[in-house]
Amino acid sequence: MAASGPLPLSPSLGSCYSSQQYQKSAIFPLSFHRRNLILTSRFCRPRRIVPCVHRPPQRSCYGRRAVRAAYVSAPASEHAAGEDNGTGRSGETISAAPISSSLPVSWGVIWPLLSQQKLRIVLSLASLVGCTTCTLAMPLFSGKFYEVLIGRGTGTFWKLVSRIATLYILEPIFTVVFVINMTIMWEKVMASLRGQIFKRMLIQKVEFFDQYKVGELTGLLTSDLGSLKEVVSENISRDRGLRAFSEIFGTICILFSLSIDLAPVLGLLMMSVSILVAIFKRSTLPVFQSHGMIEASISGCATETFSAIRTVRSFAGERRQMSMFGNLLLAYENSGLKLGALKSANESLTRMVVYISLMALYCLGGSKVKTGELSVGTMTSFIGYTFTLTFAVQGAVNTLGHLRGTFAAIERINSVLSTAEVDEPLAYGLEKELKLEDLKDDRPWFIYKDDYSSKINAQNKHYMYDLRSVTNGCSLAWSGDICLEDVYFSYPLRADVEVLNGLNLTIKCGEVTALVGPSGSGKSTIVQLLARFYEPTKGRITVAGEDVRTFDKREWARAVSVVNQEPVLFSVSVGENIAYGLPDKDVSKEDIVKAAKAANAHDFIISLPQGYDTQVGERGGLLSGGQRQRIAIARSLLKNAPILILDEATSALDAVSERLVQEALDHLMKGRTSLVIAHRLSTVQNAHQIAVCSEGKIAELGTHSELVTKGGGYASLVGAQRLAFE
Ligand SMILES: Nc1ncnc2c1ncn2[C@@H]1O[C@H](COP(=O)(O)OP(=O)(O)OP(=O)(O)O)[C@@H](O)[C@H]1O
Repeated sequence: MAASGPLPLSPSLGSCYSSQQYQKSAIFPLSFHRRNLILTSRFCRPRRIVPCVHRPPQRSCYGRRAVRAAYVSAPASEHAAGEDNGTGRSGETISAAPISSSLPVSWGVIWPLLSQQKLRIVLSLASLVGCTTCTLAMPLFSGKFYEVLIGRGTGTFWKLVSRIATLYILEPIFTVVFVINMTIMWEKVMASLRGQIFKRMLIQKVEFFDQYKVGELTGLLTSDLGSLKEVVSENISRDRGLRAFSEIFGTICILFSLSIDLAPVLGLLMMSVSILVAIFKRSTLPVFQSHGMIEASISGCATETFSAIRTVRSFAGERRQMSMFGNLLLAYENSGLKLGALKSANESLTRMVVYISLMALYCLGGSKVKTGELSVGTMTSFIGYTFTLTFAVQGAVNTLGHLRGTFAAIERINSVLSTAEVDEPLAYGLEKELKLEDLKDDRPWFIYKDDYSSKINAQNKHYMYDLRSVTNGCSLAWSGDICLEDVYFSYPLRADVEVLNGLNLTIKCGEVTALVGPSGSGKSTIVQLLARFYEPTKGRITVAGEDVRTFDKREWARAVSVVNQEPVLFSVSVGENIAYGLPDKDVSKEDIVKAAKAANAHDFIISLPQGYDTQVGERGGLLSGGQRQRIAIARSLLKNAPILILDEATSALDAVSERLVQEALDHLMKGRTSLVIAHRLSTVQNAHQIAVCSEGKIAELGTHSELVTKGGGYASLVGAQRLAFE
């Protein structure tokens, strides 16, 4: 069979739909499902999924060429035992140690990003010194000003005023330079960090997405990383963050240089405030955490309600949703009140300490002024510094409080991602492509490059050359059968339940194989394995005799196209959804129209208000099921993959839509290796072969007439459907 498909691409014309265009306009539906507090504790102790190791290459007992060094993931137990996989196969032990799981947010990750901004760091620090010096010089000049007013000072009045004016001009200038540089530097660091974490999530194994809810993951990217971003954005004003700490340090130094007697009074103030801060920190930590968790639950409840609005409506569930939301609001209110009470107690305590210190200063300092030991100017400066110190200490307390929340957020991100397992055959494929590709300037390059990815590359370098087969996955798939050889499988999150038990099936090249069987027998699981969302626990899947695990997953993804019952469209235009068939290419409008015509979708698309530019809504909700299905088929036509999997692709459609979609599918199946799953047996009776799946195995295999004649499980299924029809 030729490697070319029925839909060759024509050169890009003026009007095209690109992945960049798609990225710009895509508004991904985000849902947030942190429903209760227990969920957040899951963040801290994520469930350990079955660990992954790279299994050695295997020699086939079926007499085919052995894979030299397959890139294989399998459960640790199997690897550790060093045994064959139950099929009599064994192999040389070329394996790579798992990539050490590094923390996604750590100083080791942030520092390389910061070090790209050296000039800005220097500018920020220089301007910080500048504005702090100006701020700290002000009380000193106020003291001198009073001295001059009462006729005891040295300089002239106007000279002093002009110096004070210079300070007032310089301080805001330094502040602007400081704020601008800090902001730009941190924005760049955060953009890179967020991009890296998004990428790291994207390359996790599929079970990672089974384990965590979408809302939990988006929460890490938005609110938790947002908290890290605020470390700078919320702490660059005066009396916050670095400025507060530098003012505290500078003030104490100046006070000691002004009067060694009075400085300890303010030192006492500092000590008292610090102790109070420590007590505050300890006492508010649980309240602070639970407040944050309830806030996340509120968001999760609202997201879940609105994303399932049709289900809520159809069950008249509004009252229940309102009551759930209301209970969360009450809990939020209660924790907010507790938090407020603790904050106000701390605030008053801090003020009381300041007032006590000021009183001590008035008494002690005042008496020293009276006896002539201290000048009025110095006393005035001391009062000014007391306020500077007060505000700076309070700002520092706020910053520390904020940092506490940030550390909790970082801990959440790290605990989720550092224990999760990267899908290495996917990560490797991605890195390889990015390396080959000339990343253009206009691309957000920082999202592609990170330290973790280079680790993946370095790790895999020594044996990745073996990963390549003689030819690429797609061309093999155009010409060879696909075999599931003694495949065993259990889902990682339910490792004790064996869904497939030694399943054998050959899907013939260029032919249609139908998969039927009772619900729960494992049909969709076979699809997931063929698409390599998961890997078999035992056994293997081959294409033209080659273990599919020898292809990186991006390469394999181009060989397989899946159309299922509920195709997911992105909330962009119809044209962009079809163009997603080739997500990394600029697809011409001509090709999109061609694919749409072949998928019986063109007529309805041009009748839409903006034709191919019509927005399809969230998950394609503004289109009918049949229309969504035909767009998905057009997308697959454009993708032009040699292997096609139709998982109940027409089961949700009415008779008219089904006919249109079936015609489109017939077109799509032409010349491809197709696996069709259907409950309605009438849709598969013309398949070249029908496999009956039962209890994780293929129980019967043959053509429709052979199986009916055989009088086994298939024949009774046919009989049952006939009866139901009559
Ligand atoms: N992600 C998952 N994690 C854990 N178990 C799963 C997962 N997906 C499916 N299962 C379980 O695997 C078994 C087989 O499911 P599968 O979806 O393959 O059946 P099926 O034959 O396609 O059923 P149907 O015809 O109803 O779609 C079921 O018991 C199901 O509960």
